[in-house]
Amino acid sequence: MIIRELLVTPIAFRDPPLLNATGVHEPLALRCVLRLVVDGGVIGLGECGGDRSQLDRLTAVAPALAGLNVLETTRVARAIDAALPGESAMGRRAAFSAIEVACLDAAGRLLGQPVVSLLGGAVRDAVPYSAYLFYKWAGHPGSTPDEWGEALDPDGIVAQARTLIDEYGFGSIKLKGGVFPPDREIAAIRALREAFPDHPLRIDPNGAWTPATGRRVAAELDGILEYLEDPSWGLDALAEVSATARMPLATNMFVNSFDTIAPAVATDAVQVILGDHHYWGGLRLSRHLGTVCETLGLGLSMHSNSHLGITLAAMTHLAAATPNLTYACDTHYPWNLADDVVKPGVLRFEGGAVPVPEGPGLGVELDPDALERQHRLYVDSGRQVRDDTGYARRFDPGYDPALPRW
Ligand SMILES: O=C([O-])[C@@H](O)[C@@H](O)[C@H](O)[C@@H](O)C(=O)[O-]
Ligand SMILES: [Mg+2]
Repeated sequence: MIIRELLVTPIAFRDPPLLNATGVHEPLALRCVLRLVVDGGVIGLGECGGDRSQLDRLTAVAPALAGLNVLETTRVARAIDAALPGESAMGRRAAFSAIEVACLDAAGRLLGQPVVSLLGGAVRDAVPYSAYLFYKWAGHPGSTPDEWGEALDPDGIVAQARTLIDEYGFGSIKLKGGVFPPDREIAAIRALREAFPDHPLRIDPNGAWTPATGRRVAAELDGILEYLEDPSWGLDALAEVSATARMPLATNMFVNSFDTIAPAVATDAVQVILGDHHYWGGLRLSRHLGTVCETLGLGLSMHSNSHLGITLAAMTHLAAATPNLTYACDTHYPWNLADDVVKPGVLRFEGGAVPVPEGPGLGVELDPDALERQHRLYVDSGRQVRDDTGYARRFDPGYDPALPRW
């Protein structure tokens, strides 16, 4: 159970031109893959964001992990805190979150148990995910159009939903909004409702609307959305929207740590929290978030960012172990799976849900050739940080990401 070494490999993988409130996804997304080498050669896997700051944190803490027990994650957290003096609480949590997943993967492999069992056991055999729709260009400028095609209007969004639902069987739909004036996005949601009468729908403009606009959109989409995610910027603004909205409000932006829950509850700003083990301190604390939400009468869903299979496996084990995670989870995986670094076969969608991997640990195996290929891509790209705004400005120099915009 004793950690010998942490290997951190930055990787890049292809990403389509997905639009959001602050710009456009660049042609390559970045992640870090962690390999935690434990006595006897067992390796625990982890995956997390690949920005330079996270890579630096992981590199800084790696030597402090040697000699610790993978099951004693509180001691691992303390070692990380000590190795990152001056780092923000959020930064320390981000480092711990990634390493904790690798610890639990290694522990599961050593014990012959799936990670879900280390989290208390599965309450579901498969975890439902939603079709995560994005406005998008036909392809990256200067490249041939990608296989997804353009989605800049309601017809394009409905076609994209159809593609994702036909391929993966998703039973609910999320639209990334905050890209176009709200009436255009309301029209897209209405078109989705007509095309998919039984699919729960959500929209997430990432705080792009003023509270007045948020109230108006909420009123117009009353009876159509299962929840409205981060319509406005900050908890006070969300509380203003929430005061008149009839559907639940959800957030991953403004409640993203345990100390931000109380202020949100005090003002009834949101009724659903989207957890994310990368930000909330790993899988065990994210499982605790479920208990806190249950206690406070809050709904619980799951946030995602561009990611590959190690993250999908971790999300699936966590969601399977969380009884009150009753909304379909977000995932970007269909956009990025072609460049995955895990061996194919284990992770699959059946009726929009990912069956919980059965093997020990996370249940996925690293493909060393794929890891090397994606690491090369990272090195050759020279990229170090995600910059959606900078990329948007290459094609529209006046692009202004200031929010709220409408
Ligand atoms: O991938 C994106 O563009 C999303 O906007 C992502 O960055 C968000 O963090 C996320 O999906 C969300 O729900 O806010
Ligand atoms: Mg969101």
